[in-house]
Amino acid sequence: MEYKQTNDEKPTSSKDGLHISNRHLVSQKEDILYHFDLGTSTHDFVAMFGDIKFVCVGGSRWRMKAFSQHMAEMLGLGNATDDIPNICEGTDRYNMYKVGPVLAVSHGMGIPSISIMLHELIKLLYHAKCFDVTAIRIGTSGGIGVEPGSVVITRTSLDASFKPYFEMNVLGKTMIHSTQLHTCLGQELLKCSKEINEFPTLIADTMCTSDFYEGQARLDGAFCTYTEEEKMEYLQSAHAAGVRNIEMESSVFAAMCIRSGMKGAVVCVCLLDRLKGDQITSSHQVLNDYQIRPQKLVTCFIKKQLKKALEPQNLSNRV
Ligand SMILES: O=P(O)(O)O[C@@H]1C[C@H](O)[C@@H](CO)O1
Ligand SMILES: O=c1cc[nH]c(=O)[nH]1
Repeated sequence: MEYKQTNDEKPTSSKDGLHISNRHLVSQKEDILYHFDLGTSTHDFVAMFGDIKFVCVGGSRWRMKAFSQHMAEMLGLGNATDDIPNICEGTDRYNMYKVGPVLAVSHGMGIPSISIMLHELIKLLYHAKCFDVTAIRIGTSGGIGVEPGSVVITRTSLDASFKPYFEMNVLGKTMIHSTQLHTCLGQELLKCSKEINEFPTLIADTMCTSDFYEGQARLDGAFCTYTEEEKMEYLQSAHAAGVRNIEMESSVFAAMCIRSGMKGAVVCVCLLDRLKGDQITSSHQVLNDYQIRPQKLVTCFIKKQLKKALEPQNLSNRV
């Protein structure tokens, strides 16, 4: 098995923080972002996306639309009931909404789905000549030893063996990439939560798995090869390793933020405490209220950042 660290990567092109590392791409005449139904010959990326400073991603299309509507209202750019067009309407793979400098994109479930989306998103931002971009995943998760409804800001994404990196097979070889999220960004988000003061929020490690059932030690999948005692022992050892929630995308998200030079954060609400059960039994209303929490936190953060950028002493700096 051969390992390759991310640090060996030399960006082929850099735009003040956002970079790609692919010498083949820079010599390509046209770039088609197939899963977004967007292309550099058919769309003016600089005009469409050149002002993007924040990218927020989450699994569900519905959540990302609701988030962009909420963002429009909070930034004074519209009402929460306004219909915001889906930029990727030519495909049913992902949905994308733009509100001022904020882009909201859905990514589906699991590492392969978000990974494809992130490749195309990073290229989109690169072609649009965006710089100083912050990317935040707003998601749901299963908590470990935390109250349902708590929000976890990920310090580091750990794999199912509690290792702090993302392993990927490329040309038959294992590549490993760091999965540490941006520390200052995490702290800023925690500050926003204290200001909002409506729900418990903590910074902790998140375990990223490739399955919701057996991969997360559930007893209620179609198949299960372990006992309840073994399940509890595994979850307790995750807790002892610093894990406070489990989801399915943070590892590759963290790795690709680092590789592209974007500041990255993962903010997930816990729908249940996995030490107490496996099934998600809360009502739709309660689950909706939970899902909105990461959105509230991130909206507060973005508002604050935009306000800060307009202060006289910062006006000469780029946002
Ligand atoms: O962004 P979401 O809330 O979809 O992320 C978590 C992880 C999986 O994709 C999914 C499983 O229910 O929820
Ligand atoms: O338990 C859960 C809940 C949401 N998402 C997950 O990946 N796991």
